[in-house]
Amino acid sequence: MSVGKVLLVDDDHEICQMLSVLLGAHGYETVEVYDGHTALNFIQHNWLDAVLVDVQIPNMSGIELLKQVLYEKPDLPVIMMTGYAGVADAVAVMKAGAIDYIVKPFRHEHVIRAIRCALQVCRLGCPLEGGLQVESELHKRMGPSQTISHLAADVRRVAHTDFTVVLQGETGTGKSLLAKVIHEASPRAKQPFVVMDCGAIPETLLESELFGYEKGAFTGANRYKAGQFKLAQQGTLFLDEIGNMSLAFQMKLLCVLQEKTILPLGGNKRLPVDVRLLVASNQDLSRAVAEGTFREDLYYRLNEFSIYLPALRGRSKDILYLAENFRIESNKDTNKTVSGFSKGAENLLKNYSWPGNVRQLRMAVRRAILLSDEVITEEHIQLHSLNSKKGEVEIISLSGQYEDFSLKDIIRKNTESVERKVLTEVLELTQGNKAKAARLLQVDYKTIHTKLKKYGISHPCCAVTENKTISDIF
Ligand SMILES: Nc1ncnc2c1ncn2[C@@H]1O[C@H](COP(=O)(O)OP(=O)(O)OP(=O)(O)O)[C@@H](O)[C@H]1O
Repeated sequence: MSVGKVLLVDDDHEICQMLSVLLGAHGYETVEVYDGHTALNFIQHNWLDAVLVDVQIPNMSGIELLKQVLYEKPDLPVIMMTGYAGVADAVAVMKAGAIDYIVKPFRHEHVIRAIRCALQVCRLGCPLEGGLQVESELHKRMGPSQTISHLAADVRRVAHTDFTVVLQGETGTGKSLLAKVIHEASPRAKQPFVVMDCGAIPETLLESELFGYEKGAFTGANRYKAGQFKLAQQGTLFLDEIGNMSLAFQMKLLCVLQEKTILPLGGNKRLPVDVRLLVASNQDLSRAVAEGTFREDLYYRLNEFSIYLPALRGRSKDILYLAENFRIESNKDTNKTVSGFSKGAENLLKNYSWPGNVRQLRMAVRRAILLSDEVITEEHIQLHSLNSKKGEVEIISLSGQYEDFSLKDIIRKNTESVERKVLTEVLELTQGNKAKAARLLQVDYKTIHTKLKKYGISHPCCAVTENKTISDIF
């Protein structure tokens, strides 16, 4: 993980390269640009920790760029580079709002000191355990928008505590990713981070998975097996899809949380556990409590702090930022050199409702990379079965949200081929997680299972869970 991301702006390519090598050696990530307009565009659409700008750059002066940056991003520290002959510039740049300046030719230690100080000044007020700068890290991973800054403020507030946190938000908004960031920013950062998807594990296996089992606990248990609580000892346990647990199992979890001990299956001695718990759900847990499917006492025990992850729709800056990241990632994965998005494609991405959120955006960009050779245009972005096209089911127009329509409605309105298409798409969205797919379509697990079998639909990830025997899972 880099210690900070710095934009270098100078039309002298050699200086940029030298700075990249120098800063890279001190753990910084750098991006080089050679003129004012490109720099401004980059700053508007990306998260950065600092900018290093020469006073003389093509198509606008360094000071003009500085002023624009201060207007757009007042908290972003800008360090100016001036020549010997232009020491008078130094006074001007400081007056204009630069956080520091360095004079060319510069000594390496001066550059590093200036960057370090700039970052410290701007990060003051948010010191974190574990060395992770939450705000910077979240912007880097989730996008440059104000919404992410608010999210970072919540994470900063709770990360250093041992509070249990409930992460709620639509599917694919990044709840798992956020759980990892909370762990990384906590005093437990160097201890294990263990993830358990309660939606992917059959209820009958939950107990042994979470609490472990003793040798001889059941046929085939020929050795002791530690559960996820034990594996997360002194670290963090992230329980995804907590709303999926039966009421009976919720009671067992409540006991563990109250007593801070676990009882492995077949064991007769409770073992102490020291684990920080994070849980996630894409259902509204308070509604589940009202409906009687989630225990109220467990809800209050878990809900020491809650964070709501915003949906992707409407966050146009984040959409384009993430799409760009996924373009770079997919280019690498496929050995392609697709250079960017056309204006039309950008508009399509910004205006789509993204019911599957970041997960869906990532898949759409990956597909587009496969279909495109130079630039991604609207034609390459396939939102087909989730979008309304002539003759196809208008899933989005039904409500704009996956959760709000049921498979029954779709069946009534459409043919079997549409049903097949919807199932394939939802299974892809949930990365083969059938329990999640069932919830999204508001049908029970058995129905999904039967339908998938009927249409012969499978997903690579399904095969893994499907073919698992008890001993595989253990
Ligand atoms: N900020 C992000 N950057 C890169 N990929 C992301 C980001 N957020 C989400 N993803 C992608 O979307 C997928 C879903 O993310 P994640 O599992 O964190 O979401 P979630 O809210 O927990 O979803 P669910 O409720 O369906 O479990 C991930 O596999 C990842 O590929």
